[in-house]
Amino acid sequence: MDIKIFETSEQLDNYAAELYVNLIASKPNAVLGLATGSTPIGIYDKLIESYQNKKVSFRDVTTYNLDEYIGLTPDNDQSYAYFMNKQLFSHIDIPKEQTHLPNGNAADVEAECRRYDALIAHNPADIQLLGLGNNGHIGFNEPDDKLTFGTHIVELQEETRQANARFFSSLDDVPTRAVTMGVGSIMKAKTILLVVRGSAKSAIVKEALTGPITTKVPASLLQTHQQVIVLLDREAGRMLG
Ligand SMILES: N[C@@H]1[C@@H](O)[C@H](O)[C@@H](COP(=O)(O)O)O[C@@H]1O
Repeated sequence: MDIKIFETSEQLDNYAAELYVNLIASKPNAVLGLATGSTPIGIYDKLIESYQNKKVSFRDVTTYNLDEYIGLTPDNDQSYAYFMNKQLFSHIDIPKEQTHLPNGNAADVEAECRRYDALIAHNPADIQLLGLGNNGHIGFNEPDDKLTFGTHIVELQEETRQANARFFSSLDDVPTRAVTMGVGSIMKAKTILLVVRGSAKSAIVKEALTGPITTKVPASLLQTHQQVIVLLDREAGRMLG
């Protein structure tokens, strides 16, 4: 694992954006695995800036997002589809049909999971961006006795719903289920870019990166991947040696 700790969040964002700009310069049709949550927003802002400054074009890029809530339509402002359009896609030149998210509003969500898996099996990500849940989840792969390989339906843990309630008008509005890429699909990416900010996550960062590999901390499985880059701000990295 290549762990980098930055003095400021902006330095982290610049570093991450440069990684993407360099990747796309060498491979214009790169496949990007993308994430939601507050963590990637600064990186997306820098990518938009790079696009506006003509340093990068996303014309031939394909993207696959990690997850989506079940039961929200894409035009619901709490859906991850809406989030991605607002925070990134609508500001860059990526054709809409090259952006993918699981459809959490499909009539048959199980079939949707299989459809999404088939898509990502043929298009493994060159780089998969990941945030980290407070409980160590990646995507929506929650801590459990066992983890699932492919795209599947998850019951969100109360802790996760509470953590994400800040984006909704009330806790009751937070969906109880989601569709997420499985840990196996995530691990197929050539490079994984784990980004974590803030002191509230410093203990789980330490556990995930240096503790035992366990399904109780899904992010700990990243220790078995051969190409992981971890970007932390000073607060998130404060408990590391
Ligand atoms: N499904 C998402 C994850 O992909 C994300 O990494 C996590 C952390 O979010 P934040 O970056 O807002 O702390 O939240 C959600 O649960």
